[in-house]
Amino acid sequence: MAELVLGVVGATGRLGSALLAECALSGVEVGVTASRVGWVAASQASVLVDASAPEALPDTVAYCEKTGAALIYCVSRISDDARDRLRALARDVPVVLADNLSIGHWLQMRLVRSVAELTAALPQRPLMSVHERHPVTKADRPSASARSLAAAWAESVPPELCGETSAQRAGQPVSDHVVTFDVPGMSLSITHSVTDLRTAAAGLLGVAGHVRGLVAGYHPIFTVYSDVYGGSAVTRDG
Ligand SMILES: NC(=O)C1=CN([C@@H]2O[C@H](COP(=O)(O)OP(=O)(O)OC[C@H]3O[C@@H](n4cnc5c(N)ncnc54)[C@H](O)[C@@H]3O)[C@@H](O)[C@H]2O)C=CC1
Ligand SMILES: O=C(O)C1=N[C@H](C(=O)O)C[C@H](O)C1
Repeated sequence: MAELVLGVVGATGRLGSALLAECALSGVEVGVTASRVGWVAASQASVLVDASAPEALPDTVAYCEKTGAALIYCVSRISDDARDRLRALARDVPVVLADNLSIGHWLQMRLVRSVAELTAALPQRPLMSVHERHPVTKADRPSASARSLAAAWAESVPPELCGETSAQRAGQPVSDHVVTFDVPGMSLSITHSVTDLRTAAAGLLGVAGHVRGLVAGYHPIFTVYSDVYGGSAVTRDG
């Protein structure tokens, strides 16, 4: 297979620039960059990462359709229309939906599913709530990660055990996600904090080669990390 060549839409943003820095460190070629001011293509990308904004989606989809590049879609606000477009694109190329690229999020998702499994036979199962915090600059709420955590719990418990999801806009970069399991007299919390988006960029580069070799289809980043790093993958299509 030819060398991995990455394309980054949103290259001047927080996540995009962390990705470019990580590519430079690890010697990954970046063939395409795009931002609000336009697209620059030096060579053809085999994997396009969209870390921009919902408005960029038509250009992103057009690029992948034209070149056959796999897509890693990181934008956290996905409308129903955008989801339909991504699903249509997934008929032709691999589309990875990356709600949160940090490996810590993958671990937290797995822990939520483990708690669901471990508490299945308890006389009283816990109620799980989710709290997310991002700086005031984050446009949407609740975060994509918070929605995934709540959905992972909702897969295997009745609705009355699915508590609230709360969102706070304050504090330092980058994010905190706390899941709390409550039964009367006891609570258990699992916190995932990200302080530097380099961790997200490194997570993506760790699996970009694998993504390039995936079959066309819709692949949640959770499944991609499970494929690469092991353990049983519970598939959910985000
Ligand atoms: N999956 C993950 O782990 C992460 C996801 N995100 C998500 O990624 C997205 C970007 O986040 P940030 O880097 O914080 O944003 P940012 O505001 O720092 O950067 C946005 C980038 O997108 C570009 N852009 C905006 N509209 C565009 C268009 N129509 N065409 C091409 N480029 C366009 C801007 O020029 C800029 O380069 C957000 O949806 C955020 O929630 C952010 C961090 C981690
Ligand atoms: O906008 C961000 O910053 C982030 N967004 C993602 C989300 O919505 O979950 C991932 C991470 O929380 C950073």
